[in-house]
Amino acid sequence: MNGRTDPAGPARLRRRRRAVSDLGDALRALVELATATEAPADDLERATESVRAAAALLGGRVRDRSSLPSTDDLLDGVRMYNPVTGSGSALAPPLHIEQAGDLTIGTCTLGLAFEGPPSYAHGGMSALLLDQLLGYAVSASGHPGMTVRLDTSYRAPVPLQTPLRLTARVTAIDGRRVTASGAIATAAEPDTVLVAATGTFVALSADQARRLFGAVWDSGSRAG
Ligand SMILES: CCCCCCCCCCCC(=O)SCCNC(=O)CCNC(=O)[C@H](O)C(C)(C)COP(=O)(O)OP(=O)(O)OC[C@H]1O[C@@H](n2cnc3c(N)ncnc32)[C@H](O)[C@@H]1OP(=O)(O)O
Repeated sequence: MNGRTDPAGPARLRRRRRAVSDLGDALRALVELATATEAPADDLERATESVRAAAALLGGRVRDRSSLPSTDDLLDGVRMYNPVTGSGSALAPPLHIEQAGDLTIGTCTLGLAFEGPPSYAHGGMSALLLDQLLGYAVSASGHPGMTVRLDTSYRAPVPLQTPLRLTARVTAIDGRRVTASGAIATAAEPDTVLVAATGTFVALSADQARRLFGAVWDSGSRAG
C-alpha cells in the first residue's frame, strides 16, 4: 500500500518516509562507528546484542525483490533505498544530486566505511558514485537508459572524510545510446580531477522494460 491508496493517505506516507530516513541516518552512523571504533570486546559484544534486537524488530514484515518499497514512487523518482542516494539506505553516503542547466552536480563525504587504500576511498566506490551521477545526468536529459559500459580513469586517490564535488553531463545522444562523462574532485579543489569516467547508457525498448521490470511495476500499480 502506498500514499495513493492508504486510507490514512499522505500524512501516513510522510511519517513513514521520515522514519525511513531517520533509520537510514542512524544506520549510517552505526556503520561508520562500527568501522571506526576501538572499543573493547565487552562493548562490541553488548552492541552486537542491541543490533540483533533491532534487526528482529525490522524482520517482522519484509518485501522481496518483486515488490517496490511502499515508500517509493517510481513516477516521482522516489527511491529511498538507492545504495548511492537513498536516505533510507545504510550503504549510501548518501550522494546529494542537483541539476544546474546541463550540468549534474553531486556532493558527499565518504567515511571510513568506504576505505580502500588506507585513508582513501575504495575504487569501486568511486565507480558506483559516478555510475549513479552519470545515470542521473542521462535521465535528466530526457533519455533514460541502463549502463552498458563505464570506463573509469583513476588519476589520484579520493580522500575520505573530505567533502567531495562530482560533476557529470551528457556528451552525445545517438539513437538508443547516450554517452555521459563525469569526474570526482574535492570541494576545496574542484578543478583537480581525481577520477574521471565515461559511461554508455542504452534506452530500453518497451518489450525489454516489460521483461525486466514488469513484475515490479505491476506490484507498484496494484499498490497504487
Ligand atoms: C532523474 C531521475 C533519476 C534517475 C537516476 C537513475 C540512475 C541510475 C544509475 C544506475 C544505472 C545502473 O546501474 S543500470 C544497471 C547496470 N546495467 C545493467 O544491468 C544493464 C545490462 N545490460 C542489458 O540488460 C542490455 O545490454 C540492455 C537491455 C540494456 C540492452 O540490450 P540490447 O537492446 O540487446 O542491446 P543491443 O541491441 O546489444 O545494443 C543496443 C545499442 O547499444 C550498444 N551497446 C550495447 N552494449 C554496449 C557496450 N557495452 N558499449 C557500447 N555500446 C554498447 C549497441 O552497439 C547498440 O547500438 P546501436 O546498434 O543501436 O547503435
